[in-house]
Amino acid sequence: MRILIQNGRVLDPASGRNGSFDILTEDDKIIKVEEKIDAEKAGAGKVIDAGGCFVMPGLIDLHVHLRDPGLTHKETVETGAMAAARGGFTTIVAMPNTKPVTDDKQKVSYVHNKAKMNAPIHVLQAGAVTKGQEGKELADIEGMAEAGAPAISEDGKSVMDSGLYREAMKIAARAGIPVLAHCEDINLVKGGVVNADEHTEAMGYRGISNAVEDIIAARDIMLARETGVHLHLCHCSTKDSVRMVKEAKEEGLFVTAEVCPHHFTLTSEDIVEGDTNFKMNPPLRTKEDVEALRQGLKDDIMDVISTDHAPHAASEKLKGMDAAPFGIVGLETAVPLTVTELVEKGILTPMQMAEKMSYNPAKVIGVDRGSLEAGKEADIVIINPKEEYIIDASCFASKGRNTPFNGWKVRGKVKMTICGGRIVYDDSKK
Ligand SMILES: NC(=O)N[C@@H](CC(=O)O)C(=O)O
Ligand SMILES: [Zn+2]
Ligand SMILES: [Zn+2]
Repeated sequence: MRILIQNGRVLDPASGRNGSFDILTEDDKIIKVEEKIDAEKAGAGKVIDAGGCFVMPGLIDLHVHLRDPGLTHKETVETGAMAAARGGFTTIVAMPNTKPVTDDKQKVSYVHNKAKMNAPIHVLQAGAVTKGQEGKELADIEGMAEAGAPAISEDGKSVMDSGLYREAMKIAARAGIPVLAHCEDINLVKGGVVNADEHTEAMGYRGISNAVEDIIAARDIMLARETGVHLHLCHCSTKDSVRMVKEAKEEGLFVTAEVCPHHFTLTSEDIVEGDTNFKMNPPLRTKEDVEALRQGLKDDIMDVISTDHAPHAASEKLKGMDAAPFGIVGLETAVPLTVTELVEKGILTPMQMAEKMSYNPAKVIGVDRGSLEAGKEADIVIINPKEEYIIDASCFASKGRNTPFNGWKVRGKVKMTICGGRIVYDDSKK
């Protein structure tokens, strides 16, 4: 089966193509990219008109919580993957804070096998750093890497024992996989639920200061220097995280970093009192931090936009600001928030969007994706950057509806997601 995508604006960081091109796929591969491809001569079984749309390599999300196994009332491999396809993603990396924790090769394979059977897109399972994420004993990092884990991560917490973490980094470096670092000094959190500032204090909430993140980010960069591991900082939220990543890169360290849409869109001033859809970890910070994150993305200090898709059941989120779990869903709002907040405002070029949502994340985990060149896997997303619509959480494919963006008027609609040459999401067929 051949699919021809015509008239779109191709944005392909790998080749530098940025303009009107047609793309022809056959089975699971891209076979031709040219200025004009004739549908009949090409033998196309399906012709897609992408006029007015961005055509990018399928998006890659390095930070997703699928909750499978053990927390499948929140999400499953299948529902999370469907949400990803609907959001324009063709590859996602699942975090290991499942129940039980994904900390050995059998558990990594469980998710990979389930995804191969039932998921419309590629799902890669990251392995935990320590057994049970207890921070005491290292997990079988080598074994998990052999089973195809693209990275290790203790996401949800930091490994507070620096000696143990350094050992993990050495093993990851040998195995050739990155460490995805959640930076949080738990001893400084002290029951905090939102950013520590005067706004949140006025609402009577306990705060999480920037130092909670910055101290561990600094430590992890020092350990990356010592071990040579590829350190990738997750969900950066502070201005000093951006500064430290900049300095690490200037020094030539193997450090990359990601920013989530909620962190470049909202500040703690946007928090609606009592609405736990504004509670996530790290928390929404100040205007100064948001400005630094945006500038860091613009200047290519920050490499990746990831979602930290963290679905929770409505009943759990109703427990009030103190007791509700941290986290919001993100797979189905990442594209419109990136288009509306960054591309439309001239902070990122469309090409930078393709870099940060596909090309760069592919490089972080070392997969041969994120490219629209002939011969590559036919993972493609078509986005209409001008289409305006209202975010409606009740339409999400995810089981999670916990988003502060419900009802927002946005621009940038995912029109079609193609994975391995198959149409896995078509906005015209709802
Ligand atoms: N981000 C969150 O607020 N929550 C995540 C954990 C994490 O990413 O640290 C979760 O698993 O729910
Ligand atoms: Zn985290
Ligand atoms: Zn996370």
